[in-house]
Amino acid sequence: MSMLWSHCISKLEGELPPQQFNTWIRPLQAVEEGSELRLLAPNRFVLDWVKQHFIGKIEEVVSEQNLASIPSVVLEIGSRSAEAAQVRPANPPKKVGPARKQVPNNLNSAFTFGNFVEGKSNQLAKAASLQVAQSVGRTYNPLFIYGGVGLGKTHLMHAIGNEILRGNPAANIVYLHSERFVSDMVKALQHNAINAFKEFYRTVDALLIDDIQFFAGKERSQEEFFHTFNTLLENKHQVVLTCDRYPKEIKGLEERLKSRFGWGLPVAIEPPDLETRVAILMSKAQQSGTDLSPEVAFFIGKRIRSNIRELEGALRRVLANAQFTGRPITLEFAKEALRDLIALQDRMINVENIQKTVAEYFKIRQADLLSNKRTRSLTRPRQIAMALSKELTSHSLPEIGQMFGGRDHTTVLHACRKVQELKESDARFMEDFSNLLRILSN
Ligand SMILES: Nc1ncnc2c1ncn2[C@@H]1O[C@H](COP(=O)(O)OP(=O)(O)OP(=O)(O)O)[C@@H](O)[C@H]1O
Repeated sequence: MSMLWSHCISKLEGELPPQQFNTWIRPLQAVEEGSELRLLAPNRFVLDWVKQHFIGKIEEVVSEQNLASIPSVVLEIGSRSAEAAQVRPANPPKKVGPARKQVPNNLNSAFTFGNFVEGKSNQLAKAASLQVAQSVGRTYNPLFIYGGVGLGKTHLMHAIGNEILRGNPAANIVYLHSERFVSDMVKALQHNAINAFKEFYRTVDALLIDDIQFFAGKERSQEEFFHTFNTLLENKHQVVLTCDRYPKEIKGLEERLKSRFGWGLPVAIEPPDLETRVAILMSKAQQSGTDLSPEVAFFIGKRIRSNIRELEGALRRVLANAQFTGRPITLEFAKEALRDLIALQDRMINVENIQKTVAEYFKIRQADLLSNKRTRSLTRPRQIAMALSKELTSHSLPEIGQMFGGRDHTTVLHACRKVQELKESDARFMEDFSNLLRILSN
């Protein structure tokens, strides 16, 4: 790596949130040429994003490097290996072997890009998945999709497989849950068939493994998977992985695997915002032949926030009740159909456990959230706790104020506005807020 760029990289890593750094900065390759620092982005998507969001920051870091003359930063699509290939002899032709047998795939054809509703929370994951499907093994490898339960990771994974097959019906795609990989491997060991097991996985065009957090603590499986994974990557076969957390946060997983998972593109799926939840509800209702009024969709979307699987469950319940009773789906009808589900949710999320969770997250005392102390380390968490109480419970502003040490409703309103503003302007703040939302909603 260029010395200049390696200095810039360590500076940027310290200044940007890890997800942004890993997604946008890490994939860039640098070529230093005379008075230019050329940064090669793997594709147009990354190129445009970096141009829009990070070029100013990159130039700033370059200019801080105390160089005699500051090089200009040029961004373009490319890769160093592609550049080198222009001067080196071409890759040796692939060995011609016996015709490959196509493996029957176990993809769910109902999960496609066409019925995956896009919103801010999953935009990046969807765009990256689509790119992987359209240029198999050549863009992000591995693609690592992570996020909380029921947010669409499996859906996207199958959508990738289905899309690859649409372009190349002969492709060998294998989708499986990580637990299945482990149990197949154990069976192979018991039956002295480990070589066949290895051979099978190492010849597929795309290997899609769901929920890889289940590899944690299973050393032999990790070892086997590590070799399979390397072979696939070396041969430019696609690997797609999903997980409920960021690679580095998986306890009980070997370091070398964690670091390799980060080589390609780790993309997060966040819990969807209200508009996306409503769009998903409308789309799912339409798929089952029902027109849902926006009023009802907003009601369900506001009340069911935990994840999309729960959202689907609530919708199914409303649709089934309507079919059963023959009544039209009005707001009143939806409220009645979901009454116990909503009561259960209200019992689980209340102002007190929001205060407790926020206090634990920021390592402060719960009593301090209710106190009059106004140090910065307390006011921010207090504002977040108030805003979360407004978003996640049905309490009014005055009621929330009361539960935060008898404050006025205007204080709560100010907190909600401040939090909204910081969510839009401060990436670290947004990360804290999303983490808390995820903890509280699961
Ligand atoms: N953006 C979306 N548009 C339409 N449907 C979605 C979307 N996101 C998720 N879903 C639906 O929500 C349900 C749960 O999604 P999925 O099984 O992919 O979640 P997951 O993230 O893999 O969860 P888990 O971690 O529990 O495996 C699926 O029926 C899926 O079709």
